[in-house]
Amino acid sequence: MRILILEDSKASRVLLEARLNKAGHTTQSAVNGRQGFFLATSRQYDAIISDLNMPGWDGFKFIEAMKVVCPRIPIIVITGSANEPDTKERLLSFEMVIGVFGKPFDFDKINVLLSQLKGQSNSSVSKMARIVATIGPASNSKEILGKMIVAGMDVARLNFSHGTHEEHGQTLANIRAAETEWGKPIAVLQDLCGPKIRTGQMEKNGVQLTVGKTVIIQADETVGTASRFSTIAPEILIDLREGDPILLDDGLLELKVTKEGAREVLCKIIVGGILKSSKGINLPMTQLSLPSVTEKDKRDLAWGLDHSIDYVALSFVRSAAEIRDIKKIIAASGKRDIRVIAKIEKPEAVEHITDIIEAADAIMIARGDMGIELPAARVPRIQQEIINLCWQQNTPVITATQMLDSMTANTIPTRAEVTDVSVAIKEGTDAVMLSGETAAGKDPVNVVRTMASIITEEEQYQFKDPFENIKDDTTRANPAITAAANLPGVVLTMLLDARGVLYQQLSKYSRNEPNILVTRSLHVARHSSLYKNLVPIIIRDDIPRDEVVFKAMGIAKEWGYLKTGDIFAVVEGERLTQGGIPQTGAFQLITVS
Ligand SMILES: Nc1ncnc2c1ncn2[C@@H]1O[C@H](COP(=O)(O)OP(=O)(O)OP(=O)(O)O)[C@@H](O)[C@H]1O
Ligand SMILES: CC(=O)C(=O)O
Repeated sequence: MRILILEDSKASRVLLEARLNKAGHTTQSAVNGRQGFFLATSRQYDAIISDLNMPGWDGFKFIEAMKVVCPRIPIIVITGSANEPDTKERLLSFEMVIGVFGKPFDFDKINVLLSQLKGQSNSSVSKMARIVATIGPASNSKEILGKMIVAGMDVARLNFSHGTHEEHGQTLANIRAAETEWGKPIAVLQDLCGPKIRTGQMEKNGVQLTVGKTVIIQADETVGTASRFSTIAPEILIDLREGDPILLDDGLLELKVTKEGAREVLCKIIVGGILKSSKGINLPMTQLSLPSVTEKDKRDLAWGLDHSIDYVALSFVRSAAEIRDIKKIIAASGKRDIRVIAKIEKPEAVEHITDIIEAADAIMIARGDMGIELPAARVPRIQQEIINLCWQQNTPVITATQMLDSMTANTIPTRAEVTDVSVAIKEGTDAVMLSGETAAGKDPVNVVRTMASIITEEEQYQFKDPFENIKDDTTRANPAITAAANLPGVVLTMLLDARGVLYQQLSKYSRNEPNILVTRSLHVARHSSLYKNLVPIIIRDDIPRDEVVFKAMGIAKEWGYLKTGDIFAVVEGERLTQGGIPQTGAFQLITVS
């Protein structure tokens, strides 16, 4: 059997390894819970033997984390506290714990227990591509957020189309608490609703719109019925022209304007169904005069600037100028370095995509509204083209919407959804996004775990660089980074990025393996959570450069990214060396000892 041992005492570890190997098992060892978790989730084991009292993550924290990602892996605990009834009872309350033994251990008893186990094929869950999860009522508690982080969430999205500032403030505090508890930097993405037009309040749980009948959309706020309803953006009414189509609830229902009017518009129901409160209204044929950053967006952004937000996403972007405008507002506030994500969902955005990617810090392919604003059949091709362009311009890209939609209600995804996620990974997306599945679904942790397992599976086969055949201009890159990326025999690059200016390039050129970003800044570490192949290590100590490298190497080794004998490249950008030489870039090769 393949057995993972977690034990901080060297003497016990060596003894256990020797006995297990002699009995025909293969073993691997970790010295604490966190290292054990990295190993357990990146390789396949049939069973785990763990100590309880270890530095950093102890046995309980390790078991709790494993319960989230591999709830069926058998764990045997060996502890000096085996005779304390509370401890034993607590351990055995975990279904995965199949035995608790005291120290010194009786190996024969352990071996009997092992011989009763069937060989497992627990799927590993270490992944590179990032998971953005929308947080809502189903997922905003600290406990669920912690489990989602353990299961593989990297970025938490707060959708400002819903909820109050107070609610988002509470959710943010919970995200930050869970982030600290599990020791993984999490980027928080504030999604501004932009000129998203929605229905107003509807009576009961929605109203039935029947094909062929007429319905009025009115400017004055009202509780909607089957014959008239209002919208949160009454200013659209003057833009509507006779014959314009109106799509409701992500295109599920359709109306057609039959009589124009500034205060009310008469429509014929073309496709009927139930219409609920706050559902999206899309007007693909109407020239709208709404501004792309609304007054609500400005108030929401002001809130973001006062809170620990890392990315702000702008909806319904039409041109690069809108991105530059919002960047100006952020810079003028002098408050924090929030990065701007352009959501691509309008035909105008697709048309100006190169300029928008140039202006934005990241891109979201917002397939929900895109599939209404444009023919849905064009979405897959647009998705692939945007992913390619983003790679060319060093910009991380999120593929969003309906990826595991059926899991909002079900415990397993459809095969088509599994394929959708793996295609996006194959195409080279940095991140995949969950919306209602995690905001309002029945089991957000299970959804994140499922998405992580699909990513891991696909990444095992990704030997081929999806961008291999795209022409690229390397003259704008730091030569130290491109050189390190092309060195044979080097397992990864470690970037010392004091000013946080080179990691985008590192992400671009070393696409197929995780690379280490060494930074002093938690903020940079959180930003890097959107790049699929960067692993941030925060080192704040004022120690000489070589000691920084040594310390980072130790951590990378503990986390399973490096092992003894591996060669890795350390890369630096521009700086003045201690000898006063203005250095453009440098790299150094180190063999892990
Ligand atoms: N902060 C929140 N408070 C309450 N409900 C929320 C919150 N965030 C999301 N939800 C619920 O989860 C559902 C799905 O979330 P999602 O972010 O996909 O919103 P959406 O309105 O469907 O889409 P869009 O991205 O176009 O705004 C929402 O329709 C809403 O019911
Ligand atoms: C994410 C989003 O807003 C969309 O897909 O429309």
